[in-house]
Amino acid sequence: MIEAEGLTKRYGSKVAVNDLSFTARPGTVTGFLGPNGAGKSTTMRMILGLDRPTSGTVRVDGKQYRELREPLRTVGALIDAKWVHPNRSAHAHLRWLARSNRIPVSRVDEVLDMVGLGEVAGKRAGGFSLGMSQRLGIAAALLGDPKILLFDEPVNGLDPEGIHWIRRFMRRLADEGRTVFVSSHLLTEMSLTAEQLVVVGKGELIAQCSTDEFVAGAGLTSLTVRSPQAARLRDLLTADGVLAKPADPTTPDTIVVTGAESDRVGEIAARHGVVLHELSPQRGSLEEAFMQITGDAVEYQTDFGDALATAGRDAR
Ligand SMILES: Nc1ncnc2c1ncn2[C@@H]1O[C@H](COP(=O)(O)OP(=O)(O)OP(=O)(O)O)[C@@H](O)[C@H]1O
Repeated sequence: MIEAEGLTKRYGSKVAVNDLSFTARPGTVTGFLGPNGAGKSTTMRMILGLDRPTSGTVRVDGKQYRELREPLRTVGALIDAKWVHPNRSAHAHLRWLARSNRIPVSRVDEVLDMVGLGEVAGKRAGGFSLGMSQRLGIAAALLGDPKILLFDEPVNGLDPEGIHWIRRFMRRLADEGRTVFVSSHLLTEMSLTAEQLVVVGKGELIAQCSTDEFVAGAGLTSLTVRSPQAARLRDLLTADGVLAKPADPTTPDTIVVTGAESDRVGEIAARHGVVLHELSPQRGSLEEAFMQITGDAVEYQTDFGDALATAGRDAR
């Protein structure tokens, strides 16, 4: 478990993190989401004791990092995948880390196999691709078999296969009961990876909730609805308080619905005997809407709270 309480970091007059409180729980992948400069790396550094909070606290497994006697056995982190001596082999790099942290060297082969680097264990790490370097970084994070894992933007720059591998691996670590805390500036990526979100903008907490709640509550999804009775459906939806607009004058049978779940739209259509040819969620505008919310964190905070409350009411 990671627990932050009133975490604040100032660099001179610059407030990088402001009164941030959140929890990341075991058995869950928690996404730490915010645009560049929102304070994610600063927060991760404070969790890892690399930066001292100006005020507030953050605990891993009930303790502040500096109170941990063998930190690598409690928390592992992938912060910078290229942090490795280029002429060292993967095995030698991990052996050195294991020895300096009183971890049995036998663990090195185990973690290399876990991340699929067993066959290249003797090769120079300097010649590794970014994807392989990420795997080596993850192997290092796993050396102490920690209950808590931190990943800072782990999929940045990876090819689709590498991204897929990291997603599945984080899921597996959470399924083993570990706390997995992963940062990203992309909501689309997080919506595929994390069940829970801690969303920050300008150093402040915007939301802590499930990914589904965040997407629905912020009204970020839109639906494409195609029907031979599109105009009638539009009137019915509007009468029910659902925002529905024509998609394009050239496609009169298609409307775009925002801020409502497909279940609700489908049920309204069924209730009035309206035939549907398509009812599909569109996520194209997700990033844009997310940037708007986080970019103007303070201004949008109340609106977002209201939107979430409305979504909660609708769900009941
Ligand atoms: N050592 C420092 N001195 C001064 N300002 C800093 C320092 N470290 C970070 N900041 C500032 O604090 C803010 C938060 O930075 P941080 O790197 O934590 O954000 P981030 O969400 O991780 O973004 P990114 O993904 O771009 O790293 C930024 O405005 C940054 O310029």
